[in-house]
Amino acid sequence: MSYVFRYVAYPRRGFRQNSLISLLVLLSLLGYLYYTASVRLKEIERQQRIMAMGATDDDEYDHESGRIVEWKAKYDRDEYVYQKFNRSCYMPNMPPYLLKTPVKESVLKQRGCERRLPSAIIAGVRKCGTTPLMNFLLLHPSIVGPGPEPHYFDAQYDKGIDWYRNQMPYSAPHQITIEKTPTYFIHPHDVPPKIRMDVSLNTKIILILCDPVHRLVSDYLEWTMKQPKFSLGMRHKFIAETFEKSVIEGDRFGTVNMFNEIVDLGVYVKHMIRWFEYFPPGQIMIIDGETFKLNPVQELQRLEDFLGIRPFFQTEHFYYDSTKNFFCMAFPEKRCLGSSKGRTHPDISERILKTLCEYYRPYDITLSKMTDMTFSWLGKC
Ligand SMILES: Nc1ncnc2c1ncn2[C@@H]1O[C@H](COP(=O)(O)OS(=O)(=O)O)[C@@H](OP(=O)(O)O)[C@H]1O
Repeated sequence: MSYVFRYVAYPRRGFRQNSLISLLVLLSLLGYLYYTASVRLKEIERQQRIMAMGATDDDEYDHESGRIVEWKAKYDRDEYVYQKFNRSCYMPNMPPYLLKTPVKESVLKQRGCERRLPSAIIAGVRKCGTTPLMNFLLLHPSIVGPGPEPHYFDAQYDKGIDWYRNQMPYSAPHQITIEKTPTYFIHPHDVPPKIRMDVSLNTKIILILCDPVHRLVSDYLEWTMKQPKFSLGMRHKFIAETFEKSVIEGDRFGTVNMFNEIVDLGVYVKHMIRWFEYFPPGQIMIIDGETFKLNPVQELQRLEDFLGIRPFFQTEHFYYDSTKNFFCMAFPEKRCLGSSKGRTHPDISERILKTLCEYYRPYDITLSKMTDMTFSWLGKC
């Protein structure tokens, strides 16, 4: 130190003294550089070792035993809140722990929080369980998503990509963003190319399909509630005062009204062909909505694998609610979806159900062959 002081105070001292100090400064600089580089290198090696073991996050690896350990956040609520919030971009609100208030600006920066475009999109299908699927996925500490459906690619496209990005919540670098807009599914001509062009060629597409007859009844019910005065066609929709009048052509007994958009939506294969033109099979995950209803955890675990995120979901996170007749969340707090999900369906005559089932069956058989999937509703008629 005194050398440095003298060097600064009496810069014109002898040549030998100056060179000695310069050498010392240079050596300490080199030492510092060597130290930081070796620390960084060791960190990279450690991360690579952890990743090579199949772990997706640092604390999944126990350095003493050299093994992958169970994620404490799976069963410990405090650890869960720590992972979901303290390591991310939002304040831990009171239950149900929604992403409401971002942390302050300086912390956002420090944690690398940004509004990022989605890496996966739930693109359909309406009334097949897209809301429970999204809500259940959002439990995962590594997933964030917007509250309302953005409808960017089918309705808000003029607003531009920055508007779309601003609909997304903040995410930390270890998190992924998922959005859901079920109506994307029936715009297979323009939505898939727009996603590829504007978001990424690697965007993952999640589709939940269900029994098309059951879906149709659910859709009809939803529209009757939205349009109490039954009117002819909202776009190409036809919602008459009864389900039968809406889906079966009046003068030709037994003929399904295939031009009604709510009927056409259930011809999944027609729309799927287009999606497969733009996304390779490995980038599209299809979930059987009926299986999801009965065993959500199994499907959520398949999704973790597909999305490449750390395994989190387990049976204990859900319980079957016998009043609602559906699975609800049990972790970190008990929570079911609102009353608009899981409504009681009207009684429909067996004859109409059979007509519809037979109408959809050949399409579903083709879809089954195309996707190599056996859909749970296929053997129904
Ligand atoms: N766990 C759980 N809780 C509640 N509801 C569940 C669940 N799992 C699947 N479902 C089925 O999801 C149907 C609603 O589908 P969507 O969320 O895709 O509807 S929407 O398109 O967003 O309006 C909803 O349709 P309805 O029964 O007609 O209300 C349910 O059949």
